[in-house]
Amino acid sequence: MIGLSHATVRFGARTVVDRLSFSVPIGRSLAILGPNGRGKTTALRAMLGFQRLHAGSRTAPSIVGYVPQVSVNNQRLRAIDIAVMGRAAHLGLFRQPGDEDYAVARTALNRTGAAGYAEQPFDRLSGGERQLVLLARALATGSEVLVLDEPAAALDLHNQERLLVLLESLRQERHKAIVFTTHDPNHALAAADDALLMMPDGSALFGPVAETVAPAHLERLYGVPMRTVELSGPAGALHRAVLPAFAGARAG
Ligand SMILES: Nc1ncnc2c1ncn2[C@@H]1O[C@H](COP(=O)(O)OP(=O)(O)OP(=O)(O)O)[C@@H](O)[C@H]1O
Repeated sequence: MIGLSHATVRFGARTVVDRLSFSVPIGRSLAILGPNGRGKTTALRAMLGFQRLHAGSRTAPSIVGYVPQVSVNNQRLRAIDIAVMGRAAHLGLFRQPGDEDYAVARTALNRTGAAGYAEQPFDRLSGGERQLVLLARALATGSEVLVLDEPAAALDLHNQERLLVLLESLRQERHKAIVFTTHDPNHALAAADDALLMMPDGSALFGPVAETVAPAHLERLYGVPMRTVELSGPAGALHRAVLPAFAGARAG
């Protein structure tokens, strides 16, 4: 289980997270949505203990698979070396990763679609490729909790689909608690049980995606008119999607 209880974070006079409560048990996935600068990353960092709480409390296990939004790496490490770092918590202080750790890391790179550049220097990879390697590092921890900060941000449409299929398969296995932030409400519909909408007025709405990821709430969230559409998915079945009313306006 991971979450916050009545958590408050302030930067100077500004309250960015205001008495926020939510919890994600093992077996459930939560998508966090909100406008730029609203406090999504701050809430994740607070949950993980990287950001001091002014009030309230947090719950998190000692090992979490975490993919931060921005990662800078100046060392000439290969992608596989980055992925195997996920094993660090399982190693003693001076123990080097062994064959088994590399096998776990390679399986994780396979799962995220990054196996093809396992041997390449991480700092020469594109932003999207790095994202998939960092996701593999998070999986390689074997933690029952994954926290992903905008995992789709740098990904092309093919890799967004790959990510969503991966998140959805992890969700259906029900072995992990998963928290991810996103700017695309359809990613919440595709891969989350619940959504937390961090509203611009400082309030928050938490609940099942079927109730929260709906045009009326999203209009309040983003200040943009939203519409529900029905689309046939890859297997032909109809899926609900939400789009801003400006989508395709010129083409229409
Ligand atoms: N260490 C800090 N000191 C001062 N202000 C900070 C600090 N960290 C974040 N902030 C501010 O807190 C606000 C929330 O930032 P945060 O990164 O949590 O937003 P976000 O919802 O994740 O945004 P985005 O969608 O743009 O990634 C921003 O205005 C940011 O400038």
